[in-house]
Amino acid sequence: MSNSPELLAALATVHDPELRRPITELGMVESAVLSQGTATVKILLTIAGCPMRSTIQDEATAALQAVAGVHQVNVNLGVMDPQQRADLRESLASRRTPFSDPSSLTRVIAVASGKGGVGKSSITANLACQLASQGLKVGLIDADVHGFSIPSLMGISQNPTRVDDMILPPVAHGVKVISIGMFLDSNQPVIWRGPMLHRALEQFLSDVYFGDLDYLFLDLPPGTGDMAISVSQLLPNSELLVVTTPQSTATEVAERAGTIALQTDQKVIGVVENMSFLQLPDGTRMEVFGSGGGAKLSDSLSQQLDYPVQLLTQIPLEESVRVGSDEGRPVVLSSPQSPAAFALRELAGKLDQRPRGLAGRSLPMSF
Ligand SMILES: Nc1ncnc2c1ncn2[C@@H]1O[C@H](COP(=O)(O)OP(=O)(O)OP(=O)(O)O)[C@@H](O)[C@H]1O
Repeated sequence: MSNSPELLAALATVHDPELRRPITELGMVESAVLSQGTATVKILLTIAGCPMRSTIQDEATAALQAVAGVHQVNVNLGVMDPQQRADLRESLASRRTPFSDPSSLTRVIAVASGKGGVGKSSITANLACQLASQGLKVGLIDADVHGFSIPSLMGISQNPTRVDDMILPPVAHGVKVISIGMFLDSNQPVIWRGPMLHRALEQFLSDVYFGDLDYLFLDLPPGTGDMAISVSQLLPNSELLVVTTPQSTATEVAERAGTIALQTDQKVIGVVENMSFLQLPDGTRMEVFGSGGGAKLSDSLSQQLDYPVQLLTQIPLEESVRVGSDEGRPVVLSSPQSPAAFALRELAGKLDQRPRGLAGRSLPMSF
C-alpha cells in the first residue's frame, strides 16, 4: 500500500527534538498507510536508545489523530540502518554552520570575566534563553572547563546523543547546549592543558550538529587562559562580552580579560555589571559589592581599545536569579517580572539591535 499524503502532511509537523527538523525531511518516516480509518505508521529513530523516542511517538500520535477520517493510530518505532544514518548525516552535513567562515550569519558571542563567581554563566544562560524565547535560533557552548555549570543552570541532565561521529546537543528552553561536562564522568577531576582544550573546542565546532543559528554563545572560563585564545583562533568572528561586579578587584582582572581582545583582534561589544545592588523592601538600594566597577571597566576598555565599549546594563543582586539557576530555569523564564529579568531582557535587546549579516564584516579578498 502506498503512503497517504494526508498522513505525511500531518507527520511533517512533527520535529525531531534534537535535530529540530520535520521527521519527514530527515528520512525518519518509513511508511504511513491509511486503511479503513486506521493510520499505521513506522518511524525510524536515529539510534536504538534514542532518549527522545517517547516524545516523537507521542507527537506523531497526536498529529495523526487530528487527521480527518482517522479513528485509530498505530505508531511503530524502528531504528535506521547504517546506510540510512549515513544518508541522514550527509544531508545534515550540508547544513552544518561553519561558524568560523567569514560569510557565516551566526553571531558568536563569548562571555568573559576576570574572576569566577561574578555571574558569567548565569548571564550567558539567560541571554541564550531570552533570545530563543523571541524565536531566534540559539546555541550555547559551555567552554568553562573548570566550572561547567551551564547544564545545571539550563536544567539538563541528559547526555548528547551520538549518531556515529555526529553529536546531537540536548535542547533546553529552545537552546541547543553542549558542555565539556557532558563528556566527563562526574566528579572526576580533569587537568586541562592548552592543546586538549583547543581540541575539545575544535571538536564541538566540527562534530556537534547545531544547524543554522542566529546566535552562538560561549561561556568562557574566568580569566585570560588558553580557552580564550582558542576561541579567538577557531572563531575569529567572535565578539566578547565582559562581565564584572561593581567591586574594584573584580574590575581590575576583568580589564585584563577584555584587553586580550587587543591581541586576538576580537571586538568587545560591551560590559555587563552584575550584582550591582540589592533592592531593599523600602525601595533603597544597598550596594553590597560597592559601586562604579562597570563604569570604570567601560572607561578603561574604551581607552585601551580605542573605541567605545559601553556599560550595557546593571543587573541587581536578587534571590530570583539564584533560584532560577538552582531550578534549571533561568530567571528570564522563571521570574520574568523581576528587576533582574528586566535588566537581562534589556541586555538581550541591546545585543540584538545590531543587524546580523555581512554588513560591516571584513571579507577575505583575492585579487
Ligand atoms: N544577579 C544575581 N543575583 C543573585 N545571585 C546571582 C546573580 N548572578 C549570579 N548569581 C549566583 O551567583 C553564583 C555564581 O554565578 P555563576 O555561576 O553564573 O558565576 P560565574 O561567573 O559563571 O562563575 P564561574 O566562572 O566560577 O563558573 C550562582 O549561584 C548564581 O546563581
